[in-house]
Amino acid sequence: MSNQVRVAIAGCQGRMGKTLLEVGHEKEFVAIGGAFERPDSSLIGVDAGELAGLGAIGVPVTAGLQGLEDSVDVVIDFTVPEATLANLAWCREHGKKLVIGTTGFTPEQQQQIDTMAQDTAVMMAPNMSVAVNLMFKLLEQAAAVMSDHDIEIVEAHHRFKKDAPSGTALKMGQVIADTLGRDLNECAVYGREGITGERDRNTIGFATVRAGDIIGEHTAMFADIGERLEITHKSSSRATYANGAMRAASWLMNKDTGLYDMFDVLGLN
Ligand SMILES: NC(=O)C1=CN([C@@H]2O[C@H](COP(=O)(O)OP(=O)(O)OC[C@H]3O[C@@H](n4cnc5c(N)ncnc54)[C@H](OP(=O)(O)O)[C@@H]3O)[C@@H](O)[C@H]2O)C=CC1
Ligand SMILES: O=C(O)C1=N[C@H](C(=O)O)C[C@H](O)C1
Repeated sequence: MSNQVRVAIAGCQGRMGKTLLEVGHEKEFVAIGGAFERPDSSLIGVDAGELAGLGAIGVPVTAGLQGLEDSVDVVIDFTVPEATLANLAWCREHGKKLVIGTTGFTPEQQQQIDTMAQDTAVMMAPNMSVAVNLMFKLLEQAAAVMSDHDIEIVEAHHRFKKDAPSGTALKMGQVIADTLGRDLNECAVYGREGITGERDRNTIGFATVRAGDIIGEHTAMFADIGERLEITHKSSSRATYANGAMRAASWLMNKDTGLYDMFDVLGLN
């Protein structure tokens, strides 16, 4: 029996979709079993390898997941929340697993994912870079020691990004709030304007930059009078996210049901 995981790439013409095709094609433990786009895409029928600049790989872009039942084990989804939910419903119906990289879900949409993951295995993470997940651990340590510091999270991304703050920034805030025993819904401040008054020491501030082609930058600042600590991650390639997604797809092969994150995949729990 092959040790390869057969993946289908959702949104294969997107920024992450093309990177996933490139990275998946390079990995011996991965076989690209499918690649799909919206049904009205002009790319339906085009070879997915040609789309990603790899040359032909014999995998045509399809109008959704229908027809891929026999050629795929795991669907990898970096699209938009509505498409992710539809793909998860298909995975549940057909006994397939799902890697979710998409961000920007509402609490209600997250609840639907939690429910559907009771019937199939799902790995969901707002950032699949190994270094970013290590950063989440460093933030736990920093927050535990600097609990009375002013805590601010700053993120910067390309002009095309649809959601703000980024899923990674929100997770950074969640990790810090959990460590401090605060409720992020109550202590988060999303941007400031006008006569705001002095800073409330218990808040966690978020600031968002959208500009040009920035792939992804995140900083958590722990500031006091006289010094501040900044923990920063900067992405210079989307391949780091795709590497994490492929690792997660392979890891999911040993799971039947449940919702997992990158800490589970990396053994950081
Ligand atoms: N977890 C992580 O490590 C990372 C997460 N992300 C997240 O991934 C998501 C995608 O980012 P990015 O690649 O930059 O976005 P893009 O807009 O470049 O790509 C999204 C793709 O999904 C397609 N799509 C939308 N709806 C459907 C559908 N119903 N069926 C099939 N395809 C569909 C889009 O097509 P169309 O253009 O026609 O709408 C597009 O090609 C975002 O939420 C982003 O935050 C990004 C990087 C890393
Ligand atoms: O949209 C992006 O590009 C990215 N989105 C993710 C997020 O919202 O955190 C991860 C990464 O920062 C790139």
